[in-house]
Amino acid sequence: MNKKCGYIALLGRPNAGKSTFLNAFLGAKLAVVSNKPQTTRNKILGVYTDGESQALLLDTPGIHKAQGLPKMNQVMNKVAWSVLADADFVCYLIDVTQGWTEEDAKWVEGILKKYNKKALLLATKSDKVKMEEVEQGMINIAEGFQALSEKISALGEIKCQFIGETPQAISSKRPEEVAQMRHFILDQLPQAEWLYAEDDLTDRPQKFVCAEIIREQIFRQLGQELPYKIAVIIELFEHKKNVTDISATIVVDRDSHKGIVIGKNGSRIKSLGTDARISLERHLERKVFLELFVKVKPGWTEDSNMLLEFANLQEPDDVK
Ligand SMILES: Nc1nc2c(ncn2[C@@H]2O[C@H](COP(=O)(O)OP(=O)(O)OP(=O)(O)O)[C@@H](O)[C@H]2O)c(=O)[nH]1
Repeated sequence: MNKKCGYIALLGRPNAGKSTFLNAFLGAKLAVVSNKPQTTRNKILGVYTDGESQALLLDTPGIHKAQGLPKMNQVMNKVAWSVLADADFVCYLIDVTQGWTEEDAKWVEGILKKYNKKALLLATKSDKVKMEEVEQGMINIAEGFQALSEKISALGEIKCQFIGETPQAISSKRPEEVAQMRHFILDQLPQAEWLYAEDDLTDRPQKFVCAEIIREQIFRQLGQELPYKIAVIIELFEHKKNVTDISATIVVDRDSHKGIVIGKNGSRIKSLGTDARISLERHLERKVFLELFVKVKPGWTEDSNMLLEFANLQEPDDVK
């Protein structure tokens, strides 16, 4: 048996570039990307099959300090850690323009101490700034990581093995760099039978991906705070001969938010609808007829049942 297959957890602080890396790795748009942190709310599996290898990439919500934030944020953190426990290989991503932070030290310490697996430290967005700044960021990350590893090693507590250069620079906007990294990661996978069919892209149903595409537009078009209190539910998804009919409800937390989403004379929801439709048509490769509605569900980000119903978010039973 020469087949290889393994789960790869993509972890890092919010906005580190995890979803962009996932999409670039797959060569397909699966995960939502925006310039606001905590866009990804749930774990998403992306399947990449090439030759004898199948990589199962798990994008996770950015791990963040959730104290004082809604219950949803605590659940998002738990989901990220639960993915790690099940992975064969870990990629920890750090935005090279931000460098090593205290939060990275905290999360990487958790990985080093708890998980007996191989890992890679990736310094992302290396195309975004001048070469000298990238080099500075790389040195800063390398030093932060080195100091942390030495501390934990002295205590005899290191379980996880970071391999290759630490960190490795990557730009998800440069296909040749992504291809190189993909090759490197595929090489690390254990020998195992494939778990998905050769042409599978994800374990998530089409409806989930479409809801995420609509949510992405909300993140892009609405102010700083509002998108975090919004969910999208697909009520109708029907492929007809020449068009796909989609009807979706945007769930908001309070009446005033409903007004903002609708906008003056319906201008905001119209613009959301137009951009979401274009994005959906690109994804589905066919014409889409999209209808959007808005519904108020006070306190939904604090309520376990509504988190499951509206955001598909379920607290993992036991996070090690
Ligand atoms: N120039 C450049 N921008 C990038 C790169 N990777 C990500 N970005 C941008 O960084 C922002 C955040 O990227 P995401 O992929 O959404 O980050 P994330 O880690 O998934 O974020 P969360 O959902 O908060 O966990 C977006 O505006 C991306 O376009 C990169 O390699 N180069």
